[in-house]
Formats: sequence, structure tokens, C-alpha cells
Amino acid sequence: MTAESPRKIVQALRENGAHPGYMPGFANDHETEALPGALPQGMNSPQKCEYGLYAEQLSGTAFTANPPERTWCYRIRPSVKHSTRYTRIDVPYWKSAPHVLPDVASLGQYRWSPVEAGDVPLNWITGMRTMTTAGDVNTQVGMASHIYLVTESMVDDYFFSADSELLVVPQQGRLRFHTELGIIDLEPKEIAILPRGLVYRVELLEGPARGFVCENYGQKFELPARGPIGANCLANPRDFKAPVAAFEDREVPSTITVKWCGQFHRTEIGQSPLDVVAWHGNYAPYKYDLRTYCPVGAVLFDHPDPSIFTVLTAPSGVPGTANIDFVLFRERWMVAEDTFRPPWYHKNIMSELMGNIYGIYDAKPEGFVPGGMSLHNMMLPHGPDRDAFEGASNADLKAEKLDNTMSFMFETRFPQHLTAFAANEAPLQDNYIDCWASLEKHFDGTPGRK
Ligand SMILES: O=C(O)Cc1cc(O)ccc1O
Ligand SMILES: [Fe+2]
Repeated sequence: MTAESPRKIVQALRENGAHPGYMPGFANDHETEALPGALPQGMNSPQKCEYGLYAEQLSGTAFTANPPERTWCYRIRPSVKHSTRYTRIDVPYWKSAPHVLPDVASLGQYRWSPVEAGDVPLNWITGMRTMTTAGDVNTQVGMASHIYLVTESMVDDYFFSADSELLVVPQQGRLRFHTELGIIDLEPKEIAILPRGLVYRVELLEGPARGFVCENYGQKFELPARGPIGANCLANPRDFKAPVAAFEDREVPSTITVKWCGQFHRTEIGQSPLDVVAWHGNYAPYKYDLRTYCPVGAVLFDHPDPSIFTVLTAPSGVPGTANIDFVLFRERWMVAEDTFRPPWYHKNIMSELMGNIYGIYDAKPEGFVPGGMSLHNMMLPHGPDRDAFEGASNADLKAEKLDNTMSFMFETRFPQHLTAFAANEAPLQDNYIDCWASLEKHFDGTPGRK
């Protein structure tokens, strides 16, 4: 086993005190209290709550959804207690769909080098850089992809998105999400899901921090149907961790910024809104260690569709056709015989936004670097670059470990539109298309495998 193996990680966690701050399970019905007895038992709305707390429900699905997702919070003050009306503010780099610019061509194969943070301090809100948008935030379909750059903490400033759930994929640095429902620490090789409507602030633990965000306007991410794979492997439910309750009783002038229908609004509040002393329910943030993802793949020949590597999927309402699939390309053994092992050449009705967390991606040995992104939009051809093609076509097909590699894909059924930032400001690799230019013609009309 390597240093990165799940067994070693679990052992290390035990030695360090076994993460007292998290509860295992995907979309479990959790209960947690930071003060003894704060959580009512057997009912949700007692006439008076323990400690003088207020009961408040956060509904993440329609009341009548099946299953409904909601969480009961027992808090120092109800969230409605804020001191000013909402004031519209500008967050110029965080865009929402529909955002189709007449002078930006989204049709094309695109690749970007890593976006770097400059000298201006950036927090979770000001450092969000939208790369693509798809669908429509108002009708709750589609998504946006972002790069985040964080060089400073939010202190008495809080945020929530009414538009979306955020899937956070760190690539560099460490962040702490102080949320209404508890604290999540996040670093590369982990992901977090921040549900729609949840209030939080983001502290920089180790900077600069950079990563990718998939902003899901639609139905929540869920575990994919397992079909013939059966009950185990891929992302196992127990490896998702929700935080235990943690609250702040802090009376200081604070702000809450709300993303709502693509606009940003701010209100002032006289205290920390992270004042939930106890909660129970199945609508919560969670984190997941990507090293616990157990890949299943070709054990004899051929290359399966990348859906085999789906970590989470957000349904679109059309069965089998996701609003978003979150797909992980991680370390694994390649053993397929008489097979071209890297991804094949293809055109896809879904649009593919990829990011590199670390290492080398097998279809693109050069240019697709950690922190970088690529976009292969709806029905646009792509596949291995020339070196990957020639290398894999002539390789000695012994069992080989693809080691030290982690890339991912946000794959959506909707075409993705570039923002002006992606087209003009981010480090676009203008020569990306050339990576296929030197693919040779091998055909000469005579039979034989060449
Ligand atoms: O384009 C890509 O590199 C992503 C991808 C990987 C794969 O193994 C099969 C299809 C696919 O789109
Ligand atoms: Fe692809």
C-alpha cells in the first residue's frame, strides 16, 4: 500500500484523535448538539426551547419532495433578525447563467494555465472567478464553473447562496468553512459540498488558496445509481463527513452577503449568524476525501465511458442525463490488453470542463497542469494529444500504475459559455488546438495494424 492509501489515512486520523468534528454518512439524518440537552427529543417545535433557543427549519427541497431534505436548527436568534434591508452590491467576477456574450466565442477547445492571485487581497466572494456558465439560474437548471483565489479570511462577513449548492475542489492552500451547522476544514485531495441557503464564512488557514468550484443551480448532488457495480466501491457513503454543531455567541457588527438570482445583496447584522447550538436533519454540508474513492475500471480490454468514475451526480430530471456529473480521474492500475488505454477520441453531447488537481493526466502529458483547466464544449471533438496517442499506441502493455495523478471533470448536459474573464483575462493557452496538429496520417491503403 502507498502512503496515500485509505488504510493509512484512517490510521493517521486515529492517531491524531479521530476527527471529533465530523459525523459519517451521505445525506444521513444526523443529530448533534454543542451544549447538552439543547436538542429537543421526540419533537421539533417545543413551546419553549432549552437555553432559550429559537427553533428554525432550513428546507433544502420542497416540503413534499421524496425524500425531503431539511434540517432543524436551534439557534440563539432566528435568521430573520437582521438590522438593515438588503442593498445590492457588485461582485464583478462572479457571473451567473444566462451569461452569453455576443463577442465571446464559446465554441472551441479551450485550455487555461493556472490563474494566479495578484497583489490585491481576495476573499471567498471577491476571489471567485467565473470561467463558464450553463443553463439558467432563474429556472434552477445548469451550473457555473469558477476558480477561487483566497488570500484573506472573511472576519465578520458571512455569505450564502440562495442560487446554488457549491461543490468545492481545492487545489492549493487550506481553508476553514465556519458554517451555521459546524466547521469544515478543507485541503487539496478533499472536496466539500455547501448546500443552498447555508450561511458561512471562509477562513484562510494556509495561503494562497486556489481551487475550483462547481456551482449547481439545479437538483442537489447525489451518489450515482450503482447498477451492476453493486453496493461497494466508487464513493462509499460512510466517507462523507458532516460537521458536528459548533456555534458563536459573538455580538459584533457583521454583514451577510446573499447571492440571489445572480445578483448580490448585503445586509447588516449585529451578531454572528453562526449561532446554531444544536441541529438535526439530513440537509447539511459535508466533506469527502477523494483518496477514499475506489475506482472500478477495465480489467481485461477496452476503455469504459468516464461515467464509471462518477463521484457525485446532480440529476436534471431526464433519467440518465445529468445536470452535472462530478467525475474523478485518480491513481489506478492500467491492465487492459491489446487496448489503446487513454481516453479515446470523441464528441460528446454533454460539455466537459476539466481541472487538474495534481500530476499528469494521461490524455495530455503536456500543458494540462495542476491548477489548470480545459473546456471541451458540447459536440466538439477532442482526445489525446499527439504524444499521448503515439505513446499509448506503441506502449508495451504491461500492468502499469498511473500514479500521482488527480484530475476531475464537471460534465453538464448544457453547453457552457465563457465569461469575459475566461476569454480575455485568464491565461488562455492560445496554442491548445496545436496539440492535435501533428497527428499523423497512418493510413496508406494497405492492410495491417500500424
Ligand atoms: O475528454 C476527457 O479527457 C475526459 C474523458 C476521459 C475518458 O476516459 C473518456 C472520455 C472522456 O471524455
Ligand atoms: Fe472528453
